[in-house]
Amino acid sequence: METKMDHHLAVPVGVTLDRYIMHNQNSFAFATGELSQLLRDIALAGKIINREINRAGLIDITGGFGTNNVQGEAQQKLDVVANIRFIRALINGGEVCAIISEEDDDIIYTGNNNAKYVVAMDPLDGSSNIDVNVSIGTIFSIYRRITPLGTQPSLEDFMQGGEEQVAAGYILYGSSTILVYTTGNGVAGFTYDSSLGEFILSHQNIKSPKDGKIFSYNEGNYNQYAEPIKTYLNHCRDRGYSSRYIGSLVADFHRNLLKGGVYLYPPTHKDANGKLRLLYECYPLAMIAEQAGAKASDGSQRVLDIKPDSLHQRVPLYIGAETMVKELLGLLK
Ligand SMILES: O=P(O)(O)OC[C@H]1O[C@](O)(COP(=O)(O)O)[C@@H](O)[C@@H]1O
Ligand SMILES: [Mg+2]
Ligand SMILES: [Mg+2]
Repeated sequence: METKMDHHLAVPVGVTLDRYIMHNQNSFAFATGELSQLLRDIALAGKIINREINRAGLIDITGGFGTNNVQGEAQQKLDVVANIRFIRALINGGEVCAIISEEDDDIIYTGNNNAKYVVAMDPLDGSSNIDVNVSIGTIFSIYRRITPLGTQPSLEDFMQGGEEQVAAGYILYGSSTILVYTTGNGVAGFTYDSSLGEFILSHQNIKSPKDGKIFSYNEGNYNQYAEPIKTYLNHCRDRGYSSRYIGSLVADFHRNLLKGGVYLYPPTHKDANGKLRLLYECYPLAMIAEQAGAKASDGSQRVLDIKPDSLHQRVPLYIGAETMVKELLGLLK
C-alpha cells in the first residue's frame, strides 16, 4: 500500500516547487488548495527578497534603518524591506488572516478574515551578517487558525504550541538560495534557479545523520555558560570536532542538518532564556529537525512541547544530530 512518504518520493528531483506542492496536495484527502497557495506566496516573497539581497549594495538598502524592534535590536534596512515584502505577499495572497513577525511588536491583521491560516515569521535571520555578504535566511511557521472563519483572529491562534504547526520552513540566501520545508511528511529542499525564476526540487526527503562532528555556538559567550554546557563543548574539542559558527541560525542549522552537527544557544548573563525566539525561530526549525530525524530541546524538554506564553518569548536552543543532543541533555540532567 503506497504511504504518504512513498507518494512524496514519487516526485523526481528537478521538479518545480509548484508541481511538487500540487503532487503532495493530492495526498491529503481533504486538501482544498489554500495551504498550497500559501506556500507559493511564501516562495514568491522569497524570490523577491533574494533579488533585493543580491543587489542590496547597489540600491542603498544596506546599513541600519534607525529604529529598534520589539527585541530592542537595531533594525537593518533589509530587515524592514524583507518584513514589508513578506507581509505584502501574504496579504495579497489572501490565505492568511494574521501574521506575527520579529520586526513587529503586535499581531498584524491582514483583513482576510475568511482566510484559514496564520503565519509566524522571522523575515531576515542573521541580521548581523546582512551587509557583509554572509549567508542569511527567512524562517516561517504556519498554523490553521482556531478562531472561527469570518471573525477577527486573535492571540490564541498563535498560542497553539509547536505540535500544531501545519507547515514550517526556511529560505537560505547563501552561495545558492534554497527553500526547505515540511508539512509533517518529511523534509524537502528546493534550489532557486534565477534563470528560470523557479525553485527546483534538489534535496528530496532530507534526513539528518544520527551523529556528527560539527558544533556551533558563539565562542564569545563560553565563559557565561553553565558547567554542563562547558563540559559538553570541551568533549567536542577533545574529540577534535569542527567548530563552525556563521552567526546566522538558518545557515548554521542547514549545514548541521545535512552534515551532522549540533547548534547551541544556551542562556547567557545577557539573555537568561537564551536569545532565540520560540514562535518564529525555534518551533519551525524544531519541526524540520524532527521530521529529518534530528532533535531540538530547550535543555529540559522537546522544543515542540514548550507551552507558548507570549509572541516574542525566547528559549534556550540545542538542536541537531540525535546522538549529540542526547549527550548534551544527559550532561544537563
Ligand atoms: O551574535 P550572536 O549572539 O551569536 O547571535 C547570533 C544568532 O542571533 C540571530 O542572528 C538571531 O536572529 P535575527 O538575526 O533574526 O535577529 C541568529 O540568526 C544567530 O544564530
Ligand atoms: Mg532570527
Ligand atoms: Mg530576524
